[in-house]
Amino acid sequence: MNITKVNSFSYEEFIEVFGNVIEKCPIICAAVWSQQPFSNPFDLEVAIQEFIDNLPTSGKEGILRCHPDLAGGEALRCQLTTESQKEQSGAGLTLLDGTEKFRIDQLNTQYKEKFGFPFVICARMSDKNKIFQQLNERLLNDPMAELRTGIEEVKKICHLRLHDIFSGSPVTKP
Ligand SMILES: NC(=O)N[C@H]1NC(=O)NC1=O
Repeated sequence: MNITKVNSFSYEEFIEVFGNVIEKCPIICAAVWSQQPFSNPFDLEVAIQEFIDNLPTSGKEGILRCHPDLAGGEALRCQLTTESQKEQSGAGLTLLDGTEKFRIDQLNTQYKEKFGFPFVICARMSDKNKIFQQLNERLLNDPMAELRTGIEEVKKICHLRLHDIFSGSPVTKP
């Protein structure tokens, strides 16, 4: 993919290609499409980030709520999006033993009970052990700090998904 082609996209094409750079939130790229033309991939990433930053707290919580639990029910039922499946399996979350699965379910449940949204981390920048450690640590955060951390992780996931789409043309500040 290259930016010239992206700038020629109809909104339908744009959503088709970028609709899941923020997990299950095609509304975000549907909104930023109108900011075409983008100078480069980084410009598109910044538009997405700014849209998210300008959302009220409820909107940011909504984005987090669109994310599947790590190693949760959707993974078990093979209902993850293609991107999420690749990310979770890359971090070793599809190969948990019985004890680890029990523990991650417990932590995910505690986390959701405390914050009202799921624990989100960029699995591709992590691994199984780090994810368990982060889940334990972040459970102690206060809700606003945790909302900020979760959203920063969403941006990291988005960055890597954009990088995949623009393979060969890295998403970096020009
Ligand atoms: N809950 C959560 O972090 N989900 C995700 N993380 C990631 O890298 N891909 C996801 O779907």
